[in-house]
Amino acid sequence: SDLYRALGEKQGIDDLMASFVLEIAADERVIEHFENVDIERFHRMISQHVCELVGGPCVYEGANMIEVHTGMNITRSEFNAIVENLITAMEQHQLAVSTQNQLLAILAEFHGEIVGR
Ligand code: HEM
Repeated sequence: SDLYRALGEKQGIDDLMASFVLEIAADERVIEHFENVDIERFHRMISQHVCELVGGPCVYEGANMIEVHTGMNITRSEFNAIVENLITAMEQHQLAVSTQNQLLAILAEFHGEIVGR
């Protein structure tokens, strides 16, 4: 897809998600949720998921979004903090604003599967 190409394909997405993970790890608003997380797996899974969601050739092999986030009691403001972390990462990678907005729109749809569970 055009969005997959605009993100730099598999390598671009892996690199973008690495920056995203670093932003999360430095964010005291959300870090408590990630204290016992296998960050290497999280990076691999989020990259694979994004690659599939944007129309790339990947197949997401991770857990269902509702199941994995249930019991975390993720708030709207924590969700928004994660979105901010992604925007920061996308800015670092100098992605066009239209590309950023397309990815944000796709991820925003997961709000209901993640917040308040
Ligand atoms: C658009 C929003 C989000 C997406 C697309 C997303 C996606 C994912 C994916 C793909 C995984 C990996 C699942 C696996 O390992 O099989 C995951 C795990 C996780 N997510 Fe999210 N997530 C989102 C928002 C959030 C938010 C807002 C938080 C907390 C503030 C959060 C906390 C976690 C944690 C802690 C894990 C690791 C669970 C574990 O390994 O035990 N996520 N998420």
